[in-house]
Amino acid sequence: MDARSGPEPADGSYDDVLLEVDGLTKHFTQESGFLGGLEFDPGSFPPVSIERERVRAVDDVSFAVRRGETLGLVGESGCGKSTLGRTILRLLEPTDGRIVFQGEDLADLGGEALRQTRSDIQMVFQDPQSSLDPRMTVGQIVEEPMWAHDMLDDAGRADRARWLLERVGLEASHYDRYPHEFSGGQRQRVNLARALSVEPDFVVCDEAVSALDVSVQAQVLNLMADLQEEFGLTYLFIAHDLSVIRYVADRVAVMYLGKLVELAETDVLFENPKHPYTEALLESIPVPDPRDEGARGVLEGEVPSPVDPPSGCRFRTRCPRLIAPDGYDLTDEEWTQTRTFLRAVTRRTLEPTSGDDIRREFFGGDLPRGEAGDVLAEAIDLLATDRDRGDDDDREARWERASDLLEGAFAEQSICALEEPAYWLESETADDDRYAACHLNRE
Ligand SMILES: Nc1ncnc2c1ncn2[C@@H]1O[C@H](COP(=O)(O)OP(=O)(O)OP(=O)(O)O)[C@@H](O)[C@H]1O
Repeated sequence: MDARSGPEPADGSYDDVLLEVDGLTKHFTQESGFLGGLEFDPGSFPPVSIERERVRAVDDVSFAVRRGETLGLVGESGCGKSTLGRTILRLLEPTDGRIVFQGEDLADLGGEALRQTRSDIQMVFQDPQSSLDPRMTVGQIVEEPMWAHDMLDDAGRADRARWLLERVGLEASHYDRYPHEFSGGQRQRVNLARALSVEPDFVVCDEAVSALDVSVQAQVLNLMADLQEEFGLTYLFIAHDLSVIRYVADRVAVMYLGKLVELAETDVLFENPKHPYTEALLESIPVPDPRDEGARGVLEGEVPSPVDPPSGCRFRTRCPRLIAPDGYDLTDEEWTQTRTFLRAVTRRTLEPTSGDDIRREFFGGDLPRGEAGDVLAEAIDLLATDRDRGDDDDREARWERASDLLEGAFAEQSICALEEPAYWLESETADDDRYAACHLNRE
């Protein structure tokens, strides 16, 4: 095992790498909220300026995609998956980092070379309804990228479009029809034909089957696998649905709040996740029983704002396995209790009750001894309903104080808050390395 600044191939190179992203970063600047974003600035006229905030959608992400593989990219909504995909396609300009495709840094390419590379990388989007222009015939839609890349003559483009329609399971005669005449699954087939028209090597599929019924999803996924073989394609397959990812991906990259948190072969990742976020995602896979309540919901709370992400490990504020800070003499059981209490206070899931009840509920009656116990006693004192505090008893302020006290004494002192994790691990299978950005993997 070995810790480095970010995920790179263990031996520094993969012979079969098609695409490599290295330290890729995409930040958006946007005006902060209404009024809250106005700042008094005596040096300007009018003396008010608009504060701009930085959305850290993708932050220092590195990985390689191997020729011919399907790399799945998962994570909850808002974790930066689409932004990453769009930045790789250069639909968005990277803030920092490199994108190396077939050995060439895209930033160094200009003119014809960039145009050529643009046709080598194509994207298939989620919603076949809105990504197909209703005024264009299917033939025009499939031919459009060929036009843009000056490929073939009129007759050649028409022939190729008809041929591609058959390859994706439609008919050549559909060439003159309009998108509204097709079902969702058929429209996604048109989208695939369109992406393939310019002979790409690499296709970024962004939630390509999410809008389709499950039975249709399977058909389109099988078609994509057939096309991959036939055309020698490499896929980056973005999806929030882990069952889809398990079905299609050779390896899986997991993103959380702009960071890559785990990367491993699909079976290895599903059977033995090395990041608590991956674990939580796997445990939240909805059980396919219609009477079931759906997701089991082990992921507490929401993804924090990418404007001001947590320090260290970005998942630490939701992590059920936050590591005990150094400096306290706590047993494993005491730390588990302390962490559960910390969560209940910061999440406000604790029911207001007496100090004794809180002690009983979270600590079996006895607080840990020493400094940790003192902090816990002070926090419980702030929260307990049986304490007489006189007239200026402000419940809200006391919650805040208790929460800040616990965060400052425990969460902020954990290695999870103090250091950004990045670990390469030996895979149990084959010769493949795996990456996990969690300090539980330190030696
Ligand atoms: N143009 C933009 N300006 C400002 N913020 C943006 C912009 N585009 C995306 N974001 C923000 O960047 C973060 C990542 O968004 P992104 O769409 O990449 O996530 P995602 O994982 O693909 O989620 P989803 O599955 O919902 O699309 C989000 O917080 C989003 O609000």
